[in-house]
Amino acid sequence: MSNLIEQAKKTAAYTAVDENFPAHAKVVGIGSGSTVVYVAERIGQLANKAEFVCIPTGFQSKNLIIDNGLNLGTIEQYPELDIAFDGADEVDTLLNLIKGGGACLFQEKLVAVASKKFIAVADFRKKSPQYLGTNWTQGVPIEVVPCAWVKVSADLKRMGAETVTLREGGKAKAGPVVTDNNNFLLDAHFGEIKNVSALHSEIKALVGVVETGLFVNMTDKVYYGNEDGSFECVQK
Ligand SMILES: O=C(CO)[C@H](O)[C@H](O)COP(=O)(O)O
Repeated sequence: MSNLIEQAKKTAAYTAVDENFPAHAKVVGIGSGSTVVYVAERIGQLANKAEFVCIPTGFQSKNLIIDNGLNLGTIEQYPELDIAFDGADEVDTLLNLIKGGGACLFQEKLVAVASKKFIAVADFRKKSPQYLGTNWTQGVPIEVVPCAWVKVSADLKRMGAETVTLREGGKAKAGPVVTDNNNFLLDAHFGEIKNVSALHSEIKALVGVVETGLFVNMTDKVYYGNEDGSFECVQK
């Protein structure tokens, strides 16, 4: 990974925290991925960090909270959050997202919908010229109950998916990736997605689907870190 990209992620994350962290926040969501590492780092530098609790979106995020000296809570204890920060795999011009590249989409969505404000942080490569599915071509991540993966794969192909792949662990694990919720992941590529809401609803209606990585109309702001060290904030 080039230094420019790492720097872009850090710029996006630090600026997002600096410009949005509520002065009297009590409950804060911390997402997953490599950009959110810098979000947790910045939040960990806040002088009042003992005064709020952080809710993770999975195993990695839980460790980020602990490692940065933040108070750890659960979504069961705190089902209403003041703000949540998370990464994205692709962002369209309406701020809809593809998420789940890191296999954490279900808990990420749970935390996002439970938050009063949801802020995405990303480097410049995540910005789609228009539609989702343009830059992120490995497919929409879809969490499925394990015994349903073959049936759901066939359903997705019937719906028009160009490719459907069961996500596997590669060299790190022979066999499927198992999510933090003990499910499998399918990556289904539909080409450019013109109606994100309709596609999400259609996939979600399939028996066996737990959640899709399409985050429709949930994002308040996106902070992009640019290659030249600047940042861009896009909001609705
Ligand atoms: O959805 C995610 C994990 O499931 C991540 O937020 C997404 O993959 C972005 O990660 P990164 O910041 O490493 O590009």
